[in-house]
Amino acid sequence: MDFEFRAQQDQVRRSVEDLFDFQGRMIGRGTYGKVFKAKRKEGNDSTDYALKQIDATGQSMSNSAIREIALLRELNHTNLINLQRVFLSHVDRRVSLLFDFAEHDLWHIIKYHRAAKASKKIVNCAPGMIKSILYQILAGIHYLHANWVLHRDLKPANILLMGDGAERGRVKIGDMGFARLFTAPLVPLSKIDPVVVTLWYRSPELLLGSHHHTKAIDLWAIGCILYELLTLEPLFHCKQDDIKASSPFNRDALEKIFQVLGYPSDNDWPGIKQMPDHPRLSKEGFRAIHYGHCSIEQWMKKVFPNGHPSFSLDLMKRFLTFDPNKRITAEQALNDPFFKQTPLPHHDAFYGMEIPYGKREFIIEEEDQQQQQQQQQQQQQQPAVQPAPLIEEPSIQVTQENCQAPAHKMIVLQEQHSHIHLLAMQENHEPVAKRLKTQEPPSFYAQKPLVSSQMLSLHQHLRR
Ligand SMILES: Nc1ncnc2c1ncn2[C@@H]1O[C@H](COP(=O)(O)OP(=O)(O)OP(=O)(O)O)[C@@H](O)[C@H]1O
Repeated sequence: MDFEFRAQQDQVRRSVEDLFDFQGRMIGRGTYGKVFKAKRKEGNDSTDYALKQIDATGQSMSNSAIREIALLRELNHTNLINLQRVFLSHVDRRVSLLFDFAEHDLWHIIKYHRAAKASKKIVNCAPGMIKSILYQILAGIHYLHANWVLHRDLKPANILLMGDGAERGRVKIGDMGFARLFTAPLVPLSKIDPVVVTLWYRSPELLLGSHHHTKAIDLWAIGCILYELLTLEPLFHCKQDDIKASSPFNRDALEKIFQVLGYPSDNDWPGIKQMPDHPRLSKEGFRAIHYGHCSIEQWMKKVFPNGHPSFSLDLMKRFLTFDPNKRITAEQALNDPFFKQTPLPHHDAFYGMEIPYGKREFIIEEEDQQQQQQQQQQQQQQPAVQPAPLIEEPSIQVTQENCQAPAHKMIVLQEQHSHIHLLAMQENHEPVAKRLKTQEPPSFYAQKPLVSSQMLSLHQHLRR
């Protein structure tokens, strides 16, 4: 197709801007583009859509974007977010993907419950909610895997949940940007794209540089997500600063995994020695003996001394199995007895109960940029301390004694996709602080400068 013909076609076709109202309604930003809440400009359709705009300036569109489009158009399952339409603009080399809109996602839901827990607020949820979410994630992933597709970027922000409406409480797996067909032979993904799976959800074989990426990496991530839903804390919380490093080996992430699961024996994972970065384990000082007392049983006993109704230790162990060949498959997990016990999983994960979570908020772009810069600066300033797992994080009072910030100022808000480090502010001249998750003592944050644009976000957050 020559360029002129393309340009003519573009003029005939109506652009996404002609058809949809979405300017100033940004609700999220990912690696490949921005996501907007969109509405049709004409006709009676009052449905909300999510419009993902991928900036494809440059010589050619990114491979990831092409993969996302090609795959999403083929896939069709009730637990995968539905791609309604694709707009290509050859004029500004922009690709716009129109998806069904999902009001909630697990990142926001976890954030909500973490804040509620910190302020000792009681939130009533259906007893089967986590089980239903897990079941539906597995159903979506089973469909993907049955069609020889890996997701590769499962994390709470990518697990969407439908709000009130026809599909209320339905899980929709989103962000297929990384997904690819995995027919053999595989090009080692670590060679073509260093950012494979967000660090906290990254499986040990990926961290050890495996060249054979299998469906098992998604099942590991699902185990991590399940734990986070149950405890509101990421299981393998570690620093994310070298996420774009060229080597997939990450000492912190592996350390965290061994601290929770123990060090894998040759019997646990016979193939570990074949992992490309296996020699680095001993070079970096990892020794099995250091983790002799660690196991998932011990870990979970500490977390839930009295058990948990939405938790099956056996299933968790099978998601978090070191050896990818022995790890449970999505199909096996769906058939686990856990899902046959009451409460039974339901397609409405809210079981008809009122949805306590707020609606998506629009992001003010300029402010967002400032926040990102601030986050980067703060990340660089953070000392390399491995934080202890904060399972039962108490709400703390920051007073003049333990806080060096002026009393009338909020101390800091650092908010990322996966963290809320500290919220502390002064309301009505009373020192009020909410410690949702911190890596450092309050005094550390108290020394950070105040950024006015963050105030707005904090107020918005606290109002939710
Ligand atoms: N269909 C949708 N409906 C409503 N919100 C959505 C939808 N898809 C994505 N979002 C929101 O937009 C945010 C950005 O999504 P996107 O998929 O672009 O990136 P991400 O998954 O957060 O990050 P990355 O692409 O870097 O992994 C998501 O976190 C989610 O909150």
